[in-house]
Amino acid sequence: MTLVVKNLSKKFDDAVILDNFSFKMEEGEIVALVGESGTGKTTFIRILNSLIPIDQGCVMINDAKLVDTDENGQVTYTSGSERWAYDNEIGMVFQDYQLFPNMSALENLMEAPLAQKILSKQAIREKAVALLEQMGLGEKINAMPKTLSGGQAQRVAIARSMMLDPKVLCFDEPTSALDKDSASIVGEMIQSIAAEGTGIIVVTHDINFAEEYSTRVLSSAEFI
Ligand SMILES: Nc1ncnc2c1ncn2[C@@H]1O[C@H](COP(=O)(O)OP(=O)(O)OP(=O)(O)O)[C@@H](O)[C@H]1O
Repeated sequence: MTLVVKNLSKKFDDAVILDNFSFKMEEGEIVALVGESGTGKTTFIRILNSLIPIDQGCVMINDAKLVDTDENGQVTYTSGSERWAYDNEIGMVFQDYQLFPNMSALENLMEAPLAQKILSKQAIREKAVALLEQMGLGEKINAMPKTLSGGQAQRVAIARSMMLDPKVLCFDEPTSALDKDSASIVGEMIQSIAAEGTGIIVVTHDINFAEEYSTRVLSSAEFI
């Protein structure tokens, strides 16, 4: 797996967030994305997850392109099977977890794979249960999100992001709401996901966490 970002540019009104930024990540890497508040760290991973449109550049995972720009500066987002391939290769764990509040932990994991209609409901359920157990949440399979602690909700969100076996996984401040022990558990989880071959980008303010768990540190100062 290789994630390639070429000549990426993004402005919000007149504020330049990314200016001709290029980046590459291979499988198994854990890239800690650090930098001052407001320098575009979250924007960058939201762009990779097609939640924010770009002004210019190219983003691809292996041969699957999300977006490219021609020599006239025309930006084109892919569609159809190529876009489907890209979208399936990437996932994101949000800072506030964004669990569906009216669904149990198990239902949260099953929702996206069910919509894809590739695996049977039984196979999806088995995978979801196995992931929740792997995350130490065997007791919480039927728990509703509001009854979970911050660390438990975070682990449900991580398990949910792994249901589609992404090759690239982005985390937005995964430890900001956690105590030191829960943060260590998340750090070790991230390392074991990377050990399976997934490339990981972690936006974090926590320099100790970055040094302890990442394989490479990227500063948002390099965006412009
Ligand atoms: N949808 C948007 N429309 C306009 N401006 C935006 C939008 N999203 C982000 N911004 C601005 O872009 C800049 C970068 O925001 P972003 O959240 O990516 O920074 P960050 O480095 O992740 O910050 P923090 O460390 O505080 O989370 C900020 O000035 C922010 O206000």
